[in-house]
Amino acid sequence: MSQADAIFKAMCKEILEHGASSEGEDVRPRWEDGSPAHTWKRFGVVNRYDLSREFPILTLRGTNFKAAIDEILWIWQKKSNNIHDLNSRIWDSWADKDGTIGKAYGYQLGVKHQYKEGMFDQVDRVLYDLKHNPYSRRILTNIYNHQDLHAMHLYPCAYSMTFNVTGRKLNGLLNQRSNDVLVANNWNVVQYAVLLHMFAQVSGLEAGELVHVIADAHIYDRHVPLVEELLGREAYPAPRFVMNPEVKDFYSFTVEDFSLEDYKKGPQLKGIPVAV
Ligand SMILES: Nc1nc(=O)c2c([nH]1)NC[C@@H]1CN(c3ccc(C(=O)N[C@@H](CCC(=O)O)C(=O)O)cc3)CN21
Ligand SMILES: O=c1ccn([C@H]2C[C@H](O)[C@@H](COP(=O)(O)O)O2)c(=O)[nH]1
Repeated sequence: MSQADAIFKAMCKEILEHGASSEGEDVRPRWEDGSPAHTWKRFGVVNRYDLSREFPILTLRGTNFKAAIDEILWIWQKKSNNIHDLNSRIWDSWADKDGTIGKAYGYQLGVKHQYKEGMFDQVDRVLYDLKHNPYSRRILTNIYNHQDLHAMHLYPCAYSMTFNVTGRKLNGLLNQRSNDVLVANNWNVVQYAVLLHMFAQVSGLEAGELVHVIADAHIYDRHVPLVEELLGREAYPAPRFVMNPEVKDFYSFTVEDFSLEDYKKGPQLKGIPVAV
């Protein structure tokens, strides 16, 4: 069983056995038929993945590795908020007629700020600090910008990433306020694991630990039978993660620079409903 499977199973059991239901409360998200999308949730979940040991992808069912990388590059490298720059349909329900999701995610990472050394956006500031001052304890991004929340179609969920170097290893701490455990938990973990690998390689470091801090880790009511099915499944060893070692500039990575070897996984769950 991969490290990611073990963590995922333990978290789901914890939510289903000891979580709280939102039934009877006023909730925002809706199912396609208009009914409220209630959840079982656990507050304050912390998961640690040792990336130097193995790549944290689920084998109970497949996570779409390429689509997840495409979205993380859309946010962190293209710094785009327009679904026309994205190769999947996962943001379609939140886009306006021009295809934008408002001043969220990529938009925030592209905003330039004044620092002592000049103007940088948050991504370039991280790359600069990892190069010039890797032992700094001030290397982090934060896209939960209250000034612009009114102009975001969905408030950022994974909103802050802290980078911290120990020896030659680059560790990361992802802060997430809300996580749809079935649809996007492993999706987000895979994305930030790949991001950490990319930042490590272009900074002459190795990927260390990814710590995922989730405020509200929830399973939607209509996902409960699907999660129960996953909990009963067999898991496999983690695949091998391969990244093109030639790429030394963060902005040169493409989805084709990444692959997984021997990714053995359970069958895909068909038609998982996504609450909007
Ligand atoms: N309720 C909810 N859950 C989410 O996870 C979520 C939102 N809303 N709103 C915005 C984004 C969109 N996200 C999504 C939405 C769908 C998939 C999804 O269906 N993933 C499929 C593969 C998709 C593909 O192949 O194109 C998967 O199997 O992982 C992933 C992330 C994450 N976010
Ligand atoms: O990267 C993402 C983006 C979104 N989500 C999930 C978490 C929630 O289920 C919804 C957002 O609804 P809120 O009411 O704004 O919390 O989207 C995710 O897990 N990962």
